[in-house]
Amino acid sequence: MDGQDGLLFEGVPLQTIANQVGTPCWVTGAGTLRRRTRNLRKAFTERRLDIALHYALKANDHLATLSVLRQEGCGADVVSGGELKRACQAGISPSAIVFSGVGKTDSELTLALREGVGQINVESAEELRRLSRLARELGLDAPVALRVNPHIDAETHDKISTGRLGDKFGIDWADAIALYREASTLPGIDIRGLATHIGSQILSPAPFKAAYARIAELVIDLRAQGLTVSVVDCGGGLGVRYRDELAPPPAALAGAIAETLGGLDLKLAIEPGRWIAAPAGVLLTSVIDLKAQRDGVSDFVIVDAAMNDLARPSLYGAWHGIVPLAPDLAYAETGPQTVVGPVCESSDVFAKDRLLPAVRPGDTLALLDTGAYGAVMSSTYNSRPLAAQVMIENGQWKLVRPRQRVEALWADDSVPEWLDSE
Ligand SMILES: Cc1ncc(COP(=O)(O)O)c(C=O)c1O
Ligand SMILES: N[C@@H](CCCC[NH3+])C(=O)O
Repeated sequence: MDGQDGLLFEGVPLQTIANQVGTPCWVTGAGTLRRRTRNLRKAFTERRLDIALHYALKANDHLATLSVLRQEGCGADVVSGGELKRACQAGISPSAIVFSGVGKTDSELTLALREGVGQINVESAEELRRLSRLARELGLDAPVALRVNPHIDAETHDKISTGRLGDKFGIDWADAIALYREASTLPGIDIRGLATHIGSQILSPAPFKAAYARIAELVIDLRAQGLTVSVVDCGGGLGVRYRDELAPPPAALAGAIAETLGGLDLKLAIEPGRWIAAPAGVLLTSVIDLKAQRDGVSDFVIVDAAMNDLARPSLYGAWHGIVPLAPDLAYAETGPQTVVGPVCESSDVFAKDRLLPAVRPGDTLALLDTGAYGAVMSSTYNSRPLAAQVMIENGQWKLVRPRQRVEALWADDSVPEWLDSE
């Protein structure tokens, strides 16, 4: 907060952006993206670990975000042909791209082979054999790591856990050695190593360590059988503090990797998404109305952003800080309030029974830490156009995506001619 400017983000008064661009509006701080990427890298160099950073595009795939991360020396982790093309469009070298994902189609695998991606993380025996056939048809060798499901509970939200028995991701670790041996004999397959990713928003180093210890065991066993293992991709998942969580620092992740895989002479990589991007973004929204309730039920603050913009609270019950931009609001005797969007779903709630200052219609609020899994998960439900996006850096700001025009929502619809007659 700074005098009459209200809330500043990287030196820019957010109210200026809200006034000029309108709301809802996503704001991404390039300086924050840079600082966090550097801090992450430093944690590994301090442990004398040489590690490649493959930023997970799914967290925030805007070309401006990707350009910042490319400048910071990141490669990319992608999970679809669309993400692969986006990463290339942002100038990330294909050789620094890892293609993960539980269901890659023939055309996506072919695209990855033709573009010359650095690594394809294969998630099943069937995919491995399909990839072998496709690579042979193209006369190419596919650089492959096997993504292993280590059956480790990441102790995070059920819906973002990926490394337990019963989760759809990866190759059962008990099958990994046999499949690795098969991969080493398959034409068109250049098997290089292993990958794992046990979930997202992980708040303790223990599950990381348990998963990497299991991968280290596999590396040792594979090598004992005369197989070459040169690469381990440790995935993403490092959690952040949204409310009062004790999120582990990057040093804890670096420690878990150093203690398990550090001495095995491997090329190591990680795929962070949330840790880099979440605190680098806010969603600006304006209060439309206040609606009083009786019998001790919290009054409603109705805002112009909704679950179609930021899905995390409605999907996972996620908590995001909410801060009014105006500097002069008092924490009056209003009591807790419930902040909701206008979408016609009872789950369209950003915060229930939250203690907030006495906001008024027209006031702007910032929803904090929405830089990861925010804009990328937006939809146009209720015919609500996608929100505008702004990037800021060093006190300057720029509109990097205009608010979608409402006509664009139906521009690709067509009406069958038999309905046109009347
Ligand atoms: C394969 C893979 N790598 C990396 C990530 C990024 O995870 P996070 O944003 O939690 O770092 C994900 C998403 O969970 C993923 O599925
Ligand atoms: N969308 C989730 C994260 C999923 C991670 C993808 N593997 C979230 O918002 O927390």
